Amino acid sequence: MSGKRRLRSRPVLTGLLGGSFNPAHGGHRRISLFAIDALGLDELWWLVSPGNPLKPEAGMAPLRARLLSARLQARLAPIVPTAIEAQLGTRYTVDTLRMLQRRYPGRRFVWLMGADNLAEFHRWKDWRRIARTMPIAVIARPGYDADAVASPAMAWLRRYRVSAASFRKRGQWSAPALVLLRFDPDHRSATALRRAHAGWAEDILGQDGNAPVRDRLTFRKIRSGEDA
Ligand SMILES: Nc1ncnc2c1ncn2[C@@H]1O[C@H](COP(=O)(O)OP(=O)(O)OP(=O)(O)O)[C@@H](O)[C@H]1O
Ligand SMILES: O=C(O)c1ccc[n+]([C@@H]2O[C@H](COP(=O)([O-])O)[C@@H](O)[C@H]2O)c1
Repeated sequence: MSGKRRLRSRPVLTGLLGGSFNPAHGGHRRISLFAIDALGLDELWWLVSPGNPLKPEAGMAPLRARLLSARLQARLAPIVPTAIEAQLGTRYTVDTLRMLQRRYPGRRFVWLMGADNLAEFHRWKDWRRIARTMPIAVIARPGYDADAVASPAMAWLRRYRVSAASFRKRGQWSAPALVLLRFDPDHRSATALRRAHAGWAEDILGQDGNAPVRDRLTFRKIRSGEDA
């Protein structure tokens, strides 16, 4: 065993941010960096979903384009974009998390989501089981925080609330545990980005594959995430 390995006194603490990433944007990057710092995570995986069970397929770009956009947004950060649900053959978060825990017994996971998802969490398959599987951290999001606090899932989850500072100090928590992360709100969204650049997926696939690049400017804007 190397000296470096012997120094690690606790399991790798890994955050999981699931999402459509249709496309990934600067808001994803920013909330991820914030969560890594606030929770003391070693790294953060982005799980680019094959298809959110509650979202229509219409308007959803191919997984490859969404994964590419995630790779661009994650550059030079301790963020690992993955299409692991497509590999595992899972679509529901409860199934994904169970399989990840089985596959990576040396890690401790934390599920991350924006306040918009907490507001809808009671509609997810086996949401209480998800909460019993690993701690959950919710990131404030402009326009959704009030709905999240008043949501049916929050009525059950609030008794398990812990502060970010305690979570960070202890390094890990048994589930259920809920951390609410408040910070300078980020208004960016994939919806706004799609409205501004309807052809983003073709552009990004054109950069990656054989197809000609239709509009490099649009691609650069997506890359920077500065415009939405
Ligand atoms: N600006 C933001 N502030 C806080 N959380 C965010 C923000 N943008 C995305 N998230 C969270 O990141 C995860 C993945 O988000 P997603 O890929 O659906 O992006 P989105 O901007 O919410 O997309 P859309 O506008 O298409 O619904 C979700 O948990 C979502 O709540
Ligand atoms: O498991 C469910 O029932 C479920 C229902 C809705 C959303 N999710 C997950 O929530 C994550 C965020 O999705 P989205 O589309 O809001 O970015 C993503 O990983 C989805 O697979 C999961």
